[in-house]
Amino acid sequence: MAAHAGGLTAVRVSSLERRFAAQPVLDGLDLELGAGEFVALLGQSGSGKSTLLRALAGLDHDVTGSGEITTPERVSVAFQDSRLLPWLRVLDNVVLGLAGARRAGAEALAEVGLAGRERAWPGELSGGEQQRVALARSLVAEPELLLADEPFGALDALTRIRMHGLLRELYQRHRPTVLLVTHDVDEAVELADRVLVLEAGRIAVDVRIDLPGSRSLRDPGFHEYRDLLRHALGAATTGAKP
Ligand SMILES: Nc1ncnc2c1ncn2[C@@H]1O[C@H](COP(=O)(O)OP(=O)(O)OP(=O)(O)O)[C@@H](O)[C@H]1O
Repeated sequence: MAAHAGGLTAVRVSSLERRFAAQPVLDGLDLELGAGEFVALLGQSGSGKSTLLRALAGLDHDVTGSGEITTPERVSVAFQDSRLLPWLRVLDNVVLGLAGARRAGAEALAEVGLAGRERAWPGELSGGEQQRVALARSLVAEPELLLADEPFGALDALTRIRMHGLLRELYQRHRPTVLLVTHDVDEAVELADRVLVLEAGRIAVDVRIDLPGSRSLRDPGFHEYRDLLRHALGAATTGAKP
């Protein structure tokens, strides 16, 4: 596995194992994420991406392995569905469980472009707006590690593009370590500085994306990474070597 680009390590996982009904889903997985890295995780459906994320979030107590899972203290998780509580107003959703954070909550809402919507009910917001509230909620705790499980998967193409810009902007401002699970190779290449492919229970591919900050599909380098990763994913389906 390629080493991360120097600096401090935010996440360290060694020999992680997770079985469901005796079937290994994570099978001796090793992983290191550098502090402040933006990393995307690709893999076939059912390859164990969400399982890995849940383990890192401390939501799965049945993972085993010879090593440890080390993560920073402040970890936030964002899911595909925004998981807002419909009976709480937007600002109350953002600061849920965080005493004395109303001002920070309002600032986080302003950061995601929702100033003035603090008192709205989640049901009054569009899907993209709900997902922005969820992002504000993830950020208000000032996470050192942001785990995102296909946060844009349910959004239309245009909203998704806008959310990419927003996430990248928020990342540059706050610099958490990010692990973004996605099915979308283009999303991975556009957003991440490093892309991993999960296959057969381990990180099978680990690629550093050496492209400028503002990335475009028109850039030939973009296509090279896209082809490489698509090939790696295709090989994971057929069992062929990339
Ligand atoms: N609680 C569970 N009980 C039984 N099997 C499970 C459970 N959670 C996950 N699995 C199995 O583990 C495998 C990996 O699931 P996981 O959700 O991690 O995959 P994924 O890569 O995130 O998939 P997708 O891209 O489709 O969301 C699947 O075969 C799934 O059926």
